[in-house]
Amino acid sequence: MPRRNLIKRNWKRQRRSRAAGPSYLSNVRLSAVSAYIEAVRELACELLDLMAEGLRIPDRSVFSRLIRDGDSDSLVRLNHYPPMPLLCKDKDSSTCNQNKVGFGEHSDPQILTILRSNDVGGLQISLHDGAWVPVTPDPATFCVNVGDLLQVMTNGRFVSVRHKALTNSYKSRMSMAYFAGPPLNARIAVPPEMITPTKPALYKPFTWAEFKKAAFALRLGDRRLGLFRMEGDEQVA
Ligand SMILES: O=C(O)CCC(=O)C(=O)O
Ligand SMILES: [Fe+2]
Repeated sequence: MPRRNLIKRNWKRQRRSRAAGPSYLSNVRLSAVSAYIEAVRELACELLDLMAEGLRIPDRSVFSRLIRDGDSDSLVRLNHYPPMPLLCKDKDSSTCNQNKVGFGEHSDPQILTILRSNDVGGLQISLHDGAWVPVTPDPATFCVNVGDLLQVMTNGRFVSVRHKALTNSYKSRMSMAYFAGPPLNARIAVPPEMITPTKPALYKPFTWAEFKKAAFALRLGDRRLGLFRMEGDEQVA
């Protein structure tokens, strides 16, 4: 479109929004948020279908069905981490020059998280040996976290990732997370195809409401899955 027409069109749009007042603008913002949520939900469902296929589960929508359900308990969280300067009174202190924790160590309790951030780093994930690895920030990329429920439903084949977010000493960090969750009354259990004599079910079935209640009674960093391990299975998560 020629630049002149584009300017005219934008000017017309601005004039219309001014005339329509703040409710026009808030409706535009609201529909942008709804469109974003719909898009990331679709992405989460596609990823879950591919995971089910990769695990050779005949019903490939076994996981995504829980998110497509009209009663799905999914949510979006916006995080803002204001800059936190590195204040160092004692230059020899071991905590000197360390970025402050903005969001403490935890795993996401739902099925899958679709996370994005601005171009300021801070997200770190924990490897099996406990080492923390920074995730390179890229506003054009999604970071996908396996949640606790997916660990249960894949009988431990996919492991919910422990992560935390550090603040930056001079830049503001923003992140936006879509947590794909099932309906509150959904029964969370491993599909029968994934249970074999050598790999029996690791977790007792439970509802998402029961899991949420248990999670809220614990602290952010506590490992909640240990509460649902099969009897006699002494491992913590
Ligand atoms: O800000 C981030 O990158 C992580 C946020 C997060 O882990 C969460 O909201 O659960
Ligand atoms: Fe998280």
